[in-house]
Amino acid sequence: MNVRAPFCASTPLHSNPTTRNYNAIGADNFAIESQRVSYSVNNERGKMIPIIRDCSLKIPSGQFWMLLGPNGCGKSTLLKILAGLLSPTDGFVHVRKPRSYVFQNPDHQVVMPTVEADVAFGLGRFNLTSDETELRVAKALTAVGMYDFLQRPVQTLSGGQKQRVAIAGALVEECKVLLLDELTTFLDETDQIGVIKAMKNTLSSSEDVTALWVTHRLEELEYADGAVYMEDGKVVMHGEPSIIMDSIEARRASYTDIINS
Ligand SMILES: Nc1ncnc2c1ncn2[C@@H]1O[C@H](COP(=O)(O)OP(=O)(O)OP(=O)(O)O)[C@@H](O)[C@H]1O
Repeated sequence: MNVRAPFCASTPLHSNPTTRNYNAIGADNFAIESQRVSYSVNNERGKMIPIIRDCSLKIPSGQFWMLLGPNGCGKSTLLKILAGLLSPTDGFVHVRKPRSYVFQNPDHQVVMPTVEADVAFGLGRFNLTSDETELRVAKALTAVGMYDFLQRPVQTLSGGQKQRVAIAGALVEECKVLLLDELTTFLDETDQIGVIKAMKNTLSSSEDVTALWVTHRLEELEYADGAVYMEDGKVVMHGEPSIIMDSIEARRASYTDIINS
């Protein structure tokens, strides 16, 4: 599947066993919703191994949310289910369309020789005039603060700049939902903050774009409107970033106490 293309898979939306009360928000205003989603794989002996267990979450439209949890807890797998790249074994998923999945490593996504050509790449199938294409590319690059790099060869960009070009590649197709898999893992602090700020700017300047951002970095939570915390394939917390941050820090402190005792 071409992950630069907006996905069109759709599954039905059912009512809501989530961990937080969003009654004030109308059902139409959730851009991302999963209801009791599970995902299992068969191992080489044919035994079923659960990877995602009974995960429910709701993310309001226009917000920037983060998905956190220890290594191997299932973040990327859940993100791929939300992107339509994997089908859940059980449960329901509703994600507003078009949606786009942006890879951790921008070298897997940035494919054309120049920034302009790369961002325009996904527009080929839309039958746009060259003026329309130019306008859309300019708008997407401006949103991520990369318009001045229009003519730059992609291989001369830093990791953070490539990530921003990859985000522009999703925005240019007017995606409503961006699913972003650990974009800052390979970046230094300056590029990390640059990519997060580009994301925040994108959401504030675009109508109705919602982003779910997988990260390991607790300090990135301060930029989020909401957060989901997973452990062992399950969503264990879902809601206010400050509450989730306090809870993760408390868990870390208790692990440290156990190690030191
Ligand atoms: N196709 C598969 N077959 C077997 N095991 C799998 C498969 N896909 C994922 N897993 C396992 O499921 C678990 C969750 O993987 P996933 O990549 O979703 O975790 P993660 O939270 O994103 O991890 P990380 O933070 O290290 O990137 C891991 O133990 C992984 O090895």
